[in-house]
Amino acid sequence: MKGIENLGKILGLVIALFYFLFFQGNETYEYVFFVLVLVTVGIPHGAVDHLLVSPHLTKSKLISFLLKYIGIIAIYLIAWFFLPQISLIAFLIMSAYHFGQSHFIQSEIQKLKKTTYMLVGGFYLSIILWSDFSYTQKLLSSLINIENLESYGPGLIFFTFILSNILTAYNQPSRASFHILESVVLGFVLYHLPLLLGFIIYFGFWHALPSMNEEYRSLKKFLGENKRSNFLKKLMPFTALSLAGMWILLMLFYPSMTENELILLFFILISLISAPHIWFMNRFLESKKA
Ligand SMILES: CC1=C(/C=C/C(C)=C/C=C/C(C)=C/C=C/C=C(C)/C=C/C=C(C)/C=C/C2=C(C)CCCC2(C)C)C(C)(C)CCC1
Repeated sequence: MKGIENLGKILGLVIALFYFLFFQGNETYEYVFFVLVLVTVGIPHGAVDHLLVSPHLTKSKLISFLLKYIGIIAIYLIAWFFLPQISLIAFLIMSAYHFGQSHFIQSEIQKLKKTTYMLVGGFYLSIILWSDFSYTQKLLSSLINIENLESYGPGLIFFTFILSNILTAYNQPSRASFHILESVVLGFVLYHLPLLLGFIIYFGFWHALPSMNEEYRSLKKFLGENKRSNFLKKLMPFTALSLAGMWILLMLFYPSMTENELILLFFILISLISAPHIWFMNRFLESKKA
């Protein structure tokens, strides 16, 4: 299944190439791929979190898992309500760690592991957010004014690029040139894409698909004869539930919010399901390496 990961990355680059060649400035192209990648890999990659705890969950273990999962969502929701700016910063820090971690799913980092994850994820996230800074600023305007952060972008990108590559090279000398090449090529592509398209290509093909591939690999022996179709079936219930929940909430707020506010609300909803997912995924990935 390593092939599917590479295929996904090639597909991501092809979507970007088509944007540069034929669809520059076309918002429909951007939204269509945003929704497609989100629905097919983005959301589903979190939908088997319960099976990562244990592939054969008893009823009581499932209930305890659900209580923890929904409990984390509820606490984070309250935090968004009362401390929105701190919740945003927490979301960015968690995301940087989580994205960085997925670059090392199949390899081990020995020295300064968490710092390496943070710097790798921080590099890609800062490229995405600063590449189209005025739009990022607009989307966040109902929450926070980030106008005076614009000038920090180039420094942050440079700093995270250099340090993440030094740490990666120190930990994995044989893969150093691959990581440098990947960060230069992918960084260049993401920097030139509009915000939402850059985000979804990175999120879908460099994060969600490799994570899902790892989930499949570890659940494979419990999936019976038709492994792939059984895996897809297992992804369905919580994917459908999450999509339906987000859709209903967005539709409820649709009449009273602007387009940018709805996009921000969408990211807040994503942050809510991502918080427990990051926690469970971290336990799953790190316990495999221990
Ligand atoms: C199991 C379960 C479930 C499901 C789950 C799921 C399905 C999950 C998923 C998960 C996921 C799916 C995750 C994700 C993650 C993501 C992330 C981590 C992201 C990040 C992002 C960011 C960071 C952003 C940023 C930005 C932009 C881009 C623009 C605007 C501005 C801002 C800054 C916001 C439920 C709940 C039903 C129930 C219980 C159990």
